[in-house]
Amino acid sequence: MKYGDRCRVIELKGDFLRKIDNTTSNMDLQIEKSLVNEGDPNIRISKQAWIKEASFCKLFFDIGQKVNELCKWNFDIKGIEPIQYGIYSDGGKYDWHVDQGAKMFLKGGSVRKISMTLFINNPDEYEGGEFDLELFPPEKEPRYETFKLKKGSAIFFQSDVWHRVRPVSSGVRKSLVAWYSGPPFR
Ligand SMILES: O=C(O)CCC(=O)C(=O)O
Ligand SMILES: [Fe+2]
Repeated sequence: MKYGDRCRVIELKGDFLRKIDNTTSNMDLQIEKSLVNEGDPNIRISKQAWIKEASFCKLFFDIGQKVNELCKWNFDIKGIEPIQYGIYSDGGKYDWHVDQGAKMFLKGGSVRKISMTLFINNPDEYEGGEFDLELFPPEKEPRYETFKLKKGSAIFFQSDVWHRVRPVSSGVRKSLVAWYSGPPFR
């Protein structure tokens, strides 16, 4: 049984946002092509880098825990994966998927419970690239809500909710993604 909303938008401010700007602009990021979904290479067209710095991940961990309480999800969250820095240029996209799945146990048997995507550049820097989250029942058309948020806004959602990034048709869309995990549901 789950309680409350399945997603929550939070605006990040001040020092946190500055730290994000510094980290993403100064770090020597190893941009790599997406390795996930090798079975269907077309599901995702983007480049990724991973931010592993403990203090950086801790900032995201703490805010995720706050959202977990605020939304009354009360998931048992024990860890956070390295933060994914995603870059979607012209034609970049990520089709419908969920971040949690039967084959997606992490080291130690944990599962993803909360996902977060943070918009780290402004919507006027790219066309397309909307983030859709399937929040509504089958009779609703469309079943999803569309988000194209300003820089510094993050959307937190339960990791079993379907979502996608629509194709970018010009410019570059940049995001940070975090996954919060804990012991399997019982
Ligand atoms: O880049 C985004 O906003 C979302 C990416 C995503 O859904 C994922 O990496 O699982
Ligand atoms: Fe995802």
